[in-house]
Amino acid sequence: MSSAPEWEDPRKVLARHGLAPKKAFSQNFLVSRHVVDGIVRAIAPRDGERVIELGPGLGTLTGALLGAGARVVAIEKDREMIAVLRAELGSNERFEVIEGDAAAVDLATLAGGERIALAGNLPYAITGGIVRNLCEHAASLSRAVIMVQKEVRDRLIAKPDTNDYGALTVFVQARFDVKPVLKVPAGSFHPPPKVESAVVMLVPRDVPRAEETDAFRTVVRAAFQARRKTLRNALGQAVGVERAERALAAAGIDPKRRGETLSIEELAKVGEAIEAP
Ligand SMILES: C[S@@+](CC[C@H](N)C(=O)[O-])C[C@H]1O[C@@H](n2cnc3c(N)ncnc32)[C@H](O)[C@@H]1O
Repeated sequence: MSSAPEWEDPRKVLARHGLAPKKAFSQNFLVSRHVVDGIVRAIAPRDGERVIELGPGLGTLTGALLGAGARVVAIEKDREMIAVLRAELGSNERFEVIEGDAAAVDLATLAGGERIALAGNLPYAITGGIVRNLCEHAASLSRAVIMVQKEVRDRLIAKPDTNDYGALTVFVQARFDVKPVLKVPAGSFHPPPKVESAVVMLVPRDVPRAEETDAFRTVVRAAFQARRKTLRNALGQAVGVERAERALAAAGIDPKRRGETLSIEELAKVGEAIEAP
């Protein structure tokens, strides 16, 4: 990995183009070199490796990724940002920007049969859509390093039987190993958001801890929708008490346990038992 390029304060780039951050696109630009370097170190692109960047904005992280040797394909929704990116980075043949919605972009097509690296610092309002997109395309990814709200980081890395452990934890950890990378204080952005942030890295597992079948989804939703209920009651409400009792017995799970105490593998076993004829 070669070293990051010279650093220009993103506020200067904004001023040069006569722009201001737009609330409609939740534009909070990274102004901390320490954080940008931390994201690049986590991605650690090989020379010439393709990295998909979601929401590049003014191109601060993009420039650092390019400086580290990556080829960057960036997906940005705001046309004014796209114009800035083309003006600032367009002469770099390793850089390409595509107008699009990061939550809907088809990562498998972009990956073109390879496993690609991904980086993203996007509006927190669409974190759910982004994470769903990453889960659906886990097989097309080698690793993803994303900025999320601190509370979402806590949910992504949570362990069973804790307040943060929930459906999001289970669906993501079923497909990915999740590693915390950096804590990011609000002052690292311009303008500073009202929340604290964190960078996490998602590395797809060779073998998922659970297959995302309809039955698995039903069990997970039931388990966490009524966290204080016993599994017998929570699952009984979703699929009928008799079927729930039968499935829990077949999976060897005590029906008096609460859903939030189950590991991903145990939730998967219940899902399989529910599907069994
Ligand atoms: C929080 S800013 C971060 C910008 C840049 N990555 C940085 O760290 O400075 C989010 C960026 O995502 C863009 N954006 C917002 N919604 C988007 C979407 N649905 N798809 C792609 N880009 C989006 C915004 O225009 C903005 O450039």
